[in-house]
Amino acid sequence: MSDTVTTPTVARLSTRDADFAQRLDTLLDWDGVSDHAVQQRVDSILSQVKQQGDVAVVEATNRFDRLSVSSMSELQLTQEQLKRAYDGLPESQRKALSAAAERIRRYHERQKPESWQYTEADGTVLGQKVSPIDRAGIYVPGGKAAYPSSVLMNAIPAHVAGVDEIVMVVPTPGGVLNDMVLAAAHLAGVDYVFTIGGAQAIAALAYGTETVPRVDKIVGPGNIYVATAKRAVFGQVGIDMIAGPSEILVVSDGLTDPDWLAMDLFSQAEHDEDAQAILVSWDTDHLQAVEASIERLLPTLEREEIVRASLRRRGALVACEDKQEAITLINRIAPEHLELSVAEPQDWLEGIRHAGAIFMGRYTAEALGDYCAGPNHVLPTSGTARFSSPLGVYDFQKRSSIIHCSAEGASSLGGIASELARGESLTAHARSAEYRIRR
Ligand SMILES: NC(=O)c1ccc[n+]([C@@H]2O[C@H](COP(=O)([O-])OP(=O)(O)OC[C@H]3O[C@@H](n4cnc5c(N)ncnc54)[C@H](O)[C@@H]3O)[C@@H](O)[C@H]2O)c1
Ligand SMILES: N[C@H](CO)Cc1c[nH]c[nH+]1
Ligand SMILES: [Zn+2]
Repeated sequence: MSDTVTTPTVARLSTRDADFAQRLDTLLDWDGVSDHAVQQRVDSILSQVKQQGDVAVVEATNRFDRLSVSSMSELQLTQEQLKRAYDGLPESQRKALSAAAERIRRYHERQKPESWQYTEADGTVLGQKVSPIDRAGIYVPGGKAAYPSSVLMNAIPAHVAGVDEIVMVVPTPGGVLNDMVLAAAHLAGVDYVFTIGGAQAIAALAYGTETVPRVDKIVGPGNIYVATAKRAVFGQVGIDMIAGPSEILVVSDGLTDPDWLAMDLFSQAEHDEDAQAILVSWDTDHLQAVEASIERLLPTLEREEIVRASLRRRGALVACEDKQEAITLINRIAPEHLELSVAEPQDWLEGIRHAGAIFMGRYTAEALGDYCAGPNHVLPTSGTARFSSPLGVYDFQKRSSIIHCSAEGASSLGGIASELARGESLTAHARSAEYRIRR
């Protein structure tokens, strides 16, 4: 495994290769939101929606999603439609959605922070009050696949946080509605659903239109047009993160069934051609066995072409020296999903500083986390796990500081504030503080 020959499907790398660092950088590089042509297109869509509201949203939706509607009312779903979709699902799907929703809710309930206050010796009360945002916009991707699970992952934490109104947007290319997406919106208590996507949906949520209510924050993953638009409207509204294509990093100790690992890599590669799937191990025979599994199982996949393209572009089997070097690689990559397919995953945790979600042990397939384990599947991608976290209840809340001075507290703080204010030449500040000093 020490040569750097690229097989037809997936690159083989070794940390011993002279050009390893460079090849890894190339593999990790994804900076879609800096694409100039995409930025120009997105800017134009944003300004049209800002100026023309519903008319521009309808026009862009007809163009990009191959529809021919004449008004926004045709792009809004009613609560009755959502309920009908839920009632019409086969019982097995209703049960699966409900079971996933229950697990996701239970997990996110634990994230609810407490407001707090304490009293200083001078009687001054200080604290922090946590409040939900009023209205959240959730983007549910719908271009290449429909994602009922993303409805649950976005809407449930918003509900748990106490958000008043949830506005969901989801594109329906060709006008094809996905009943599970609608049913999930019913189950998760979404207030408004619009079948719009891309930059025009982000613009509608950020600026508001005659029909789409303007929101305070937009969350949820999407393609390059969605990510670029979210970045552009940030400041006007809050956003959760700029999400890139899905990615998985698996570390194996050589004892997991190679077929399991191949399928775990495929599970993210099948999201789209830019998705990333990397396997790291110090057991080179094992890497070869996984490579054989990849070649044998690929033709059995329904999304074979997407997986092949994604593995060719951003897939790799990486031979490393040992556990320590694997941990160094993990922290360098800061993956969205990390699977620790090893005997004692708990022993690894202390060394891992950067990963969106950590899947522990051979049985914990990442796919379980995508749907129903409980934690959120909207996660930081493209190395941003270095500084950001999974979508959570905290994304739908903000904090206010509480300061309640006693007479004694105001008197002693007044002296300090006045001194500092005069140092800044802000005399009104100083005098305001001094009025409250007891003589
Ligand atoms: N991180 C997560 O939790 C998560 C979950 C599910 C999906 N994903 C990712 O989300 C992404 C979904 O992408 P998608 O494309 O399937 O759906 P999408 O909903 O993000 O994008 C579809 C929309 O893109 C717009 N669009 C497409 N081509 C355009 C063009 N040429 N010009 C202007 N606008 C255009 C259209 O308006 C269309 O409605 C994938 O990368 C997938 O990996 C991430
Ligand atoms: N792996 C995706 C990003 O974390 C989420 C997802 C939804 N459905 C299947 N997978
Ligand atoms: Zn997935």
